[in-house]
Amino acid sequence: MYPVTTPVLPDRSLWMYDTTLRDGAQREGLALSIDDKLRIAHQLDELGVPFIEGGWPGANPKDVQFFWQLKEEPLQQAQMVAFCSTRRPGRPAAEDTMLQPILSAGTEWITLFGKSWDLHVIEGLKTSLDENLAMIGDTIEFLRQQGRRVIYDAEHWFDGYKADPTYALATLKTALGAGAEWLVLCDTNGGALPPEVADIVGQVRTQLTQEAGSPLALGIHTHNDGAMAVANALVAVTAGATMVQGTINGYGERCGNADLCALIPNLQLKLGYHCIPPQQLTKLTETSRLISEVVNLAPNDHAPFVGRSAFAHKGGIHVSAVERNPLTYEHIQPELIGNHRRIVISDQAGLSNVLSKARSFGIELTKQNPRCRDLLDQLKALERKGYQFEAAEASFELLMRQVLGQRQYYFELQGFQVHCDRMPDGDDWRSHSLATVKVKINGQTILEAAEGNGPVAALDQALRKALLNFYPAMARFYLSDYKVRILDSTAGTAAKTRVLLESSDGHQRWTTVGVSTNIIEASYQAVVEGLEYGLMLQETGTAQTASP
Ligand SMILES: CC(=O)SCCNC(=O)CCNC(=O)[C@H](O)C(C)(C)COP(=O)(O)OP(=O)(O)OC[C@H]1O[C@@H](n2cnc3c(N)ncnc32)[C@H](O)[C@@H]1OP(=O)(O)O
Ligand SMILES: CC(=O)C(=O)O
Repeated sequence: MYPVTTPVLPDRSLWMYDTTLRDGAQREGLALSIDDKLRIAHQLDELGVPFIEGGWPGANPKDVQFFWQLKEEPLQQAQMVAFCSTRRPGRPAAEDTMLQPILSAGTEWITLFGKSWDLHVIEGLKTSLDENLAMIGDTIEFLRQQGRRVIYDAEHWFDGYKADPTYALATLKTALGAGAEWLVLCDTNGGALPPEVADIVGQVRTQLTQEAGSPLALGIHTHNDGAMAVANALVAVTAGATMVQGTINGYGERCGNADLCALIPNLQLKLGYHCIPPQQLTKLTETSRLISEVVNLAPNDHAPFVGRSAFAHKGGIHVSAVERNPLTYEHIQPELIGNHRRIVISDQAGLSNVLSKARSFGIELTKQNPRCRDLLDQLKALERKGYQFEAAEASFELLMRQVLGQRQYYFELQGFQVHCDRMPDGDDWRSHSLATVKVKINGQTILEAAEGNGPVAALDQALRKALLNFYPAMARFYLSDYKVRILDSTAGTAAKTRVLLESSDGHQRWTTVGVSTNIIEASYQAVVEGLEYGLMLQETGTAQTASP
């Protein structure tokens, strides 16, 4: 059904170059330990990225040690690359203390960045334009003499070329003449636009190829300050670049780098380039999520291709069409990159969403069944009151079973009381809660009480105590997350509260919702449905709504 498959055309091979461990680590809020770096390097290696930039040995002790430790656990296929700058002005490369640790890192490939923009040479480096050319040439020659292969990153290439094309080209010619094997054009400030990137890459290719008399190995490295990093990298490729530098999830200095999780599928699935082995492409989503976990940043649910919502359909019109042919609202088949389709339930839903969800709960329904329309009407009425079922699918499954007459009630609550105290405790205050519940189970009435450091914890404990003898499996249930949202904050203390509660049995998680002007009542609804759903899970094995 999807027109795009995975064409593998060897003559359209690109060299993907990941700099998550170097430029990615320059993102504010991201800090990597050596173990984190090793884990990420091995994941990228498994993904099939041929070049991985590991860091700048010498800039900090961690990067020195990372390269040492990597020797103990080498990569399977990728080349690990060390990164550094050209020598400092006015001293020979062999005497530059920054270059020794680069050699000690022991990589075959070294990426060297140098200045292309006269403004940077004069104001940043505070040296002459000629000395900058000498710094580029000498450093590359020195590294070549040490038997290393060099990728030359032309920092601020596009700004430099626009300011003084002759000088900018002279820096590239110097790098090429000194033995650099790749010339990577960098949009360091991230402000370039696709038409100019395409134009300039094309000009460089034509001019330097004529000069060199042989095809050029050009690369592209883009930043996202103008939200153009991926687009700029794509047009550079169509203009002749064959190395593409970027990072997983677009991590990087300021607004980030070109996101490989978007670039790779665009290049491979849409434009027919070969970036990584096609079978590895299915690891892309897993790689994105694993790396966001390692770096301890919440994954971007709305990230193109790999985000949780990238193939989530909420509008009823969309779901109806996608169920007939996914091509109607999906630009690629999600499984190609290891993601999957999701159907979201909310007041934007139509019967198609309900039928799809029912199927995922193991319930076969048709649009002709009048209870479907009842269910949809109830869903919309409850959402109007503030319930949010897209984030509480366990509650939706219970509602569906209730409307269909299939809901099992494991207990009947006959009432609860919660008592909260705030008492002096030395120089401080101590809060304390006590809950009592009365429930009817199998004809027996049970009264139980429990204490907690808050009213919801006390209520939850009291309910569990009452139910445990009848349902021992409950001992494994616990609350794994509790979120409260005030729905109409302008109503002050009379505002409605929505509680979303995540429960777990240690293997699976499920989410329930409660809404009330009383936060304890809202929490109670979510707690009861959480327990009830957990009991249903124990009986039926698994339910689709619960996620591992
Ligand atoms: C575009 C990029 O992302 S490039 C990578 C940027 N990444 C980083 O900066 C992270 C790692 N950096 C560091 O740990 C430190 O900045 C170091 C170790 C490199 C240098 O630290 P310091 O010696 O204390 O210098 P400081 O950071 O203050 O200034 C940078 C120096 O590098 C010089 N420099 C900048 N670019 C280049 C270059 N391409 N070639 C040579 N020298 C350069 C600057 O002129 C400045 O020199 P100065 O100290 O003589 O004034
Ligand atoms: C080299 C690099 O990171 C840049 O120019 O952005």
